[in-house]
Amino acid sequence: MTQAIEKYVEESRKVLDGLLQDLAESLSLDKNAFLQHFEPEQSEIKVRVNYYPPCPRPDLAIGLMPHSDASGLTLLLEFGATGGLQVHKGSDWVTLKWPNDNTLLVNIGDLLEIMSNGVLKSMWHQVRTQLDVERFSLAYFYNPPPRSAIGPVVRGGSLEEITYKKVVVEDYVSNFYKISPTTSKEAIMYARP
Ligand SMILES: O=C(O)CCC(=O)C(=O)O
Ligand SMILES: [Fe+2]
Repeated sequence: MTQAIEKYVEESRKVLDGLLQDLAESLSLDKNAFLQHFEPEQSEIKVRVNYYPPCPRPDLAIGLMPHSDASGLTLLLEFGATGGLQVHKGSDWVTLKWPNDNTLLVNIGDLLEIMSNGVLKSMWHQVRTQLDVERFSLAYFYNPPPRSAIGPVVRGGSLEEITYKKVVVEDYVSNFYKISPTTSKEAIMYARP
């Protein structure tokens, strides 16, 4: 089990590093503009297994409260069953359909929203419980080193208006958990000038 998780962490990291490069390029930034903050030896990876047991009253019990992730990127895998994960779109909660157990879902986290100066938005999401349905998910949180400072990555004037300021990753994360749960993306206000 430990070996399988270690292998998963290692392989997933390559996928996420590639995605960080693609995202930077899609914003006309240097391809390593985000990735350079995720130092291989010190960047932080946390893996959490979520278990949602069947629930006789899904109308009364939530699986995971609405939140954004205090991460750079989050890689999600679900197994056992589909359904449950909802994203907030407009004023509605939309249930995500996972095509199959081999599908990976990538979430933008608050730290990447800050680094992209708000161009990439972290997702507000929640997990509903389901009647007679047992579900597991694996959430992989990929962060820059806890003691590093991150802020908007500005290159060649492509991101002109600075909306966010520099924050130390571990300070951001500790404030995030101190004020959670919140009813909106309040934690990210910590990174507003
Ligand atoms: O269970 C899921 O699909 C999502 C889990 C999640 O949002 C989290 O662990 O932060
Ligand atoms: Fe999440």
